[in-house]
Amino acid sequence: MEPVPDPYPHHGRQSAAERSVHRRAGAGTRRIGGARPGMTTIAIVGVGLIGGSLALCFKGQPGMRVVGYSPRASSVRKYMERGVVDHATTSLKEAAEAADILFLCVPVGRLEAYLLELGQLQLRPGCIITDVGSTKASVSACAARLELGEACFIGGHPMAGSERSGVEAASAHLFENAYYVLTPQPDAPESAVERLTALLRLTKAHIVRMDAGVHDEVVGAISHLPHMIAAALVNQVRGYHAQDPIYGSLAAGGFRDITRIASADPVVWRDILLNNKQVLLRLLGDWNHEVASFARMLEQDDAEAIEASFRSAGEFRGQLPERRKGMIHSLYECYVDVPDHPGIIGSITTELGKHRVNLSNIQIIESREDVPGVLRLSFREQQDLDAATQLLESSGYAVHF
Ligand SMILES: NC(=O)c1ccc[n+]([C@@H]2O[C@H](COP(=O)([O-])OP(=O)(O)OC[C@H]3O[C@@H](n4cnc5c(N)ncnc54)[C@H](O)[C@@H]3O)[C@@H](O)[C@H]2O)c1
Ligand SMILES: O=C(O)C(=O)C[C@]1(C(=O)O)C=C[C@@H](O)C=C1
Repeated sequence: MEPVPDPYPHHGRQSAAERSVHRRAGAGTRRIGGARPGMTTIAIVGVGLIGGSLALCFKGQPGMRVVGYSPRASSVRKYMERGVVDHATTSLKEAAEAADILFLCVPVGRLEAYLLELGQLQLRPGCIITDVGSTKASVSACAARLELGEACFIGGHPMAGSERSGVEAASAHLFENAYYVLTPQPDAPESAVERLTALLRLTKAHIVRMDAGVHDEVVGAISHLPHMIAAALVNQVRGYHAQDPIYGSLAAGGFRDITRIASADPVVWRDILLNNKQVLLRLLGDWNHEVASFARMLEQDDAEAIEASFRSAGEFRGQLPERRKGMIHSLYECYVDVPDHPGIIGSITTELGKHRVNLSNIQIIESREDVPGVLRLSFREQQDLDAATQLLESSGYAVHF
């Protein structure tokens, strides 16, 4: 794999300025940030979207203390200001040596370097190192080669996320009802897997175990391939748009729905794709067949085959389990046709509010002058969606799902 530049070239080594911020923050060694004996210390390396969301699930739980690490003093300050962690430090040694459970939440291309560095530290006996990387085979193989003493590594991957990144996007609800995959090596102590599973229950995710290689195959198809397709599609349209901006103006619900994930963090996705290269090259070969088959159907004016293709896709998609959770994506959604006149959003939200229906998001997905529009309404609870549907239909609106 090609080496990629490290935007954090000095991690593990601190500048004088960073050390001084660290001292000002009042950190010591091991007993850090107000830790008391008997407390479980959770260290989070890389408090971004996923690390920050985990921190929010654990912070404030009885007997738990969450410590965030970043090599950047400005990030450490931000973690504290936002209140996502109990304590933050620019010293990996300090965070890691105090940890009972340590989460590596950095881009996949940085995981192995951190594992190697952790292998050099005096970790607590029984310390569990885990990660959240979107690929599992390489990090598991790296951990298997390491001598971690009385600590152990258990790979992990929450199947939840967002196109947003950074601690600003973190949410305690991110993992609710999502799958959270663990990929323990066969020699991982069962008691450690159980301890980690018990902790992860606080995320309200469904914890499942899987072989790391199988994980990379499956997640390659349902996550990594779609991200490549979304980015390629946006770039294709971007090329047309450069010739004629009408492309961007007309891009509506369909384009936005399929391309949301093209806005995902470039560094995170660069690392994921390069790390799962062999699997993805195979999947792209299969994708080329799918695309070629559409071209063939069009060339041959094969109406029946086109219809069949959409029918089978719709049937399979319809069978996919619905994920019920909160915050970043509310899955209880409906679409409402609305006339184009001022104040329509206000009157809908007022009506829902009057009946105590909790709306979590409202989005105009079609808005052209003098043309009826479509609103997408999102709710966190099925009962809110049901109540909203009833109210809106009784007020004469057409509601679709
Ligand atoms: N984004 C998703 O939807 C998603 C979902 C599941 C798992 N993941 C995995 O989670 C991990 C983190 O992704 P994210 O979406 O939270 O990204 P993010 O950019 O929101 O967070 C990454 C964090 O790591 C920090 N960081 C980057 N390089 C670092 C380094 N060398 N040393 C220390 N800190 C460093 C960043 O400052 C940031 O705080 C990745 O491995 C990704 O594959 C992402
Ligand atoms: O919902 C999204 O935005 C995501 O991209 C989440 C998603 C996915 O592809 O489903 C992205 C990366 C992961 O490692 C796990 C989940």
